[in-house]
Amino acid sequence: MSDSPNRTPLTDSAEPVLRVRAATLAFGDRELWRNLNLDVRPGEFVAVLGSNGTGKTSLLKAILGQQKLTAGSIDLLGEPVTRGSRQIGYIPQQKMLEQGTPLRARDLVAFGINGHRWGLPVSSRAVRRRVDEVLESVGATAYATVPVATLSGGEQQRIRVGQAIAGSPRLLLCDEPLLSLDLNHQRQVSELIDEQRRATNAAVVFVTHDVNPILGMVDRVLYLAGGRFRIGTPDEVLRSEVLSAMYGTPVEVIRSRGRIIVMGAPEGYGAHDHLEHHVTGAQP
Ligand SMILES: Nc1ncnc2c1ncn2[C@@H]1O[C@H](COP(=O)(O)OP(=O)(O)OP(=O)(O)O)[C@@H](O)[C@H]1O
Repeated sequence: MSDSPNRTPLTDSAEPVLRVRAATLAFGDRELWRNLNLDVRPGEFVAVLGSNGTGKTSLLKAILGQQKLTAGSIDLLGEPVTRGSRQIGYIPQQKMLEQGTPLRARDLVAFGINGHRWGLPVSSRAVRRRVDEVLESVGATAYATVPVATLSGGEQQRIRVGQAIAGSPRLLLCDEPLLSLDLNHQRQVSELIDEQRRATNAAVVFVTHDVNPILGMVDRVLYLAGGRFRIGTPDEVLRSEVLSAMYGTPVEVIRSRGRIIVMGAPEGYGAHDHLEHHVTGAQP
């Protein structure tokens, strides 16, 4: 999966951008994951997969310093993570902005450079130039000064990517950035993230329910299921025997025309009974 001609060469010697060590997260007596170890190196693209409620977003929050671990540690560039690190670009789960919000694309991208100092003018020429550059790179120049709330979901998502990459972070955390986008926009938004990774050698941690739109970009997969996890290349992890062992029930992984389809994964495994079913591939 990492043999595309455009891939940044990864060397084992590169110091990890992100180092997760013996990390456990529990809420009350419910343990989401235990003893998780993960190093993510510069330029590496890691997909985080798993059913609803397995702790994918919580992992991103822990990396952002917003969620305290029950045990273990998370280091960013060799230092314990702290809230508000400028080294991290974060694309949160997509929410449409409320109509009436006056913020424009330019403002959101500028926040990505200046930090969220609401109300401060985008003053310096250097900031303005960088905002223009980022808007151009995410293809949002045409609607740079339109209130973001009036834009479509796909257009808003481009701007969120712009905001996340504007400060040239060393680590990009993406929480289901393709959710509710059509296939064309899924491709465009995932390519924007991948282009940034290649241009700056940023590491990417990308939470998704469907690995297919990013399969060609992914170096490794972290798969969470019912308190267990597996880490490896997509070929190592996305296999019938591996997922069956994790779920404790027969799960079939089918590869069809370059896509991965997971059949039989229990619904909302590790979470609540009522949660909707998601698979790591398209429904057949
Ligand atoms: N602060 C908290 N206190 C108690 N429980 C929490 C807290 N944060 C998250 N949880 C619970 O932990 C579980 C995992 O949540 P999380 O959002 O990390 O899952 P997820 O894998 O991202 O799910 P989804 O795929 O549905 O987005 C959920 O059941 C959630 O209710």
